[in-house]
Amino acid sequence: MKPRIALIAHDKKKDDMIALAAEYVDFLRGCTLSATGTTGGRLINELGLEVTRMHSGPVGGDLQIGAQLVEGEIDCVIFLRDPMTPQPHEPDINALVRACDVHNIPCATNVASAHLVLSQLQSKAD
Ligand SMILES: O=C(CO)COP(=O)(O)O
Repeated sequence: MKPRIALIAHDKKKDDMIALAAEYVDFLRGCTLSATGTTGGRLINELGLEVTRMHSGPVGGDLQIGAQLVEGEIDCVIFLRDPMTPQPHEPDINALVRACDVHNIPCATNVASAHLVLSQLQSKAD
């Protein structure tokens, strides 16, 4: 089965997400991708990836990804959080990260850990 990956980035981390996804774009084309609204829009427009877009994070997108995950529909979450900027939907962010821990789903919250997760998944797909 194709890896099912959720991609999410806070505003100041979106350029990092695009750069990260560009490095793995061939691998990601072979994955089933979902993303929060604005992140997903950029992945589609700038990299031509096929992405199921949820609502934007602050209006429930993180919760939608969390619900997919709870239903067993997500294998891995790449969530580039901005630790320096308060977010109005902090409870939703915590709920998603908690759901990853509850369901033992890998959750990379910075670029370095995202590289480890994506390179590992990519090597399994080769
Ligand atoms: O806020 C987010 C994650 O908490 C991301 O949402 P967007 O991708 O819609 O900006």
